[in-house]
Amino acid sequence: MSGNPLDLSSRSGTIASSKPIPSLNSPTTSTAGSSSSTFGTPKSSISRKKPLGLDISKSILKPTRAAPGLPGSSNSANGGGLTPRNNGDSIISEAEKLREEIANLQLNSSKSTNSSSSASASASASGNGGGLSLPDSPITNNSSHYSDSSTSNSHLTSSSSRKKDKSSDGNSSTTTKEKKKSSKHKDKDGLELVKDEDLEILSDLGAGNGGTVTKVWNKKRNCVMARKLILVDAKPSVRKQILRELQIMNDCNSPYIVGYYGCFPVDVHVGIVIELMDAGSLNDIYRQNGPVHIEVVGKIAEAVLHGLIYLYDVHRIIHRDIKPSNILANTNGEIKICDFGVSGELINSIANTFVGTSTYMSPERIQGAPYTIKSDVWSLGISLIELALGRFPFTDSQGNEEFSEDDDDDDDDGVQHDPDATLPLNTQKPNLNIEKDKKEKKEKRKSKGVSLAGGGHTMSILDLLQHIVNEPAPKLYSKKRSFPQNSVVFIEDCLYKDPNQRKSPQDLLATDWIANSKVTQDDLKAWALSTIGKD
Ligand SMILES: Nc1ncnc2c1ncn2[C@@H]1O[C@H](COP(=O)(O)OP(=O)(O)OP(=O)(O)O)[C@@H](O)[C@H]1O
Repeated sequence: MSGNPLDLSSRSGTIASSKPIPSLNSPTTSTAGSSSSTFGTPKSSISRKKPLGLDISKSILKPTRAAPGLPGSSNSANGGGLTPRNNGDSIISEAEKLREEIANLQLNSSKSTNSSSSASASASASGNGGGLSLPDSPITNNSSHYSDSSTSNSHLTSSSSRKKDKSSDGNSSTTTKEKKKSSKHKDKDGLELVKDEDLEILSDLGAGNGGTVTKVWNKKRNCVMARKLILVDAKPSVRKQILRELQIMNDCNSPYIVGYYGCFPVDVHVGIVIELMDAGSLNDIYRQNGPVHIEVVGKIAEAVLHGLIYLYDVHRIIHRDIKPSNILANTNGEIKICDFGVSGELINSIANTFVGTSTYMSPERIQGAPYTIKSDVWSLGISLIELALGRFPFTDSQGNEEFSEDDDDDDDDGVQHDPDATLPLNTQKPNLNIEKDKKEKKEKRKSKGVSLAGGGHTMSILDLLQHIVNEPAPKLYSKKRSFPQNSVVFIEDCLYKDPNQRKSPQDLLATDWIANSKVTQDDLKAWALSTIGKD
């Protein structure tokens, strides 16, 4: 993501005149500690509302549409060779280059692929995939890539076929070379790399602002995986960045990062094959099951912090898009992050800045200050509150009751009861007037502006950004629930508005809440299973 995301002058904005960040020295919120040893999620306690984000998503290109200037844009998932047109030659050649380079990148991958549940277990923090050519290196210097790419990727361009012909003239030295190549194109377990044609589509997993995710069956390996299709813009600068980011994904190997198994061009999209996280994203989990148990939230924090530290220490990258939909869980009890860096360029960068992402942005990022890993810490803090409360934490700046958490509590058990205290709760009849009141309240909210979050809060994007910059940071607080003091302090440490005061990931890992957690892997497994109804 580049530039000051709040340079709104050409769009709508007055934010550039935001006040400077006030320094925040708020005292620790005092709440009574309480935790239980079971983490099964209560069923159906909050409303199923549309994912977070702002309705400007409507203006964003979806992957079913052709990218401007990209040729051969049939909407079929797998087909579509390149069909050059007479106009826009330079863009066409960029698109062609992108296809070839992605195919090249895929063929050079050496990442091991396991089944979704075991992939992460075998991962070690050391394993950078070797043998990758730099994305910017000239393809013609390595013609060997073309021979296999053209046979293994039916959708490759005609130019790659031409190059293939050049490199496989059928003499004996070529045969020896081919043998060498074919072993190079296997992963370290001797398994062939994942190709598009190995995959059979099973079901949809979800869609984000820049792409769709599908559950796929890998016919060769007999295991399930996830395939993400992202529409790409083939401008030269973006193309380079995309390839750089794909390469970083390829190089990542950490139990806290969703495994990456390959990429290939698919029509006008980039197809990325990743580890299937069978419990889904934390966004889906809390929206379907209600607030996440605070001690599980602590383990989520720990996993994300490890992931951030890995990305920074090993790859020198900052995630930039930490939010519940980018944190995934599996029924092995593992929590992993995805969409690092890639979100910056693979998806339309301006649109992405203002959809979803913006709501997790740190005050300094909103103001255009340099982005550091501490900005990810802020986004983590906001995400953790959201998981623990079961709703996005920002409310009306005045703490107006209409926006307060208790509004959401209406939905907590899904049924409104007659307030006749003489009757036991389970015999009380639903009060239809309350239902009517609720409906009216929602209508009233709708008329106030853009809905930002699951709680039905309404704030325009500019209001929200102003709020983040100018108002005190949210806290882990609920009128209905109490949270352990060490979790409240942890969140405060993530949400100092001054990044210098905010704790680093390493310091946060050493805090009491994380370091002394009693939650085991088995607890996390049980929790993850309960979220998909398998407890
Ligand atoms: N590896 C995966 N395993 C299982 N489900 C996944 C996986 N990756 C993504 N999903 C599902 O697909 C949905 C869409 O993911 P995607 O990364 O495209 O967008 P997002 O993160 O939800 O939103 P945004 O575009 O704002 O980042 C996720 O919310 C999640 O439910």
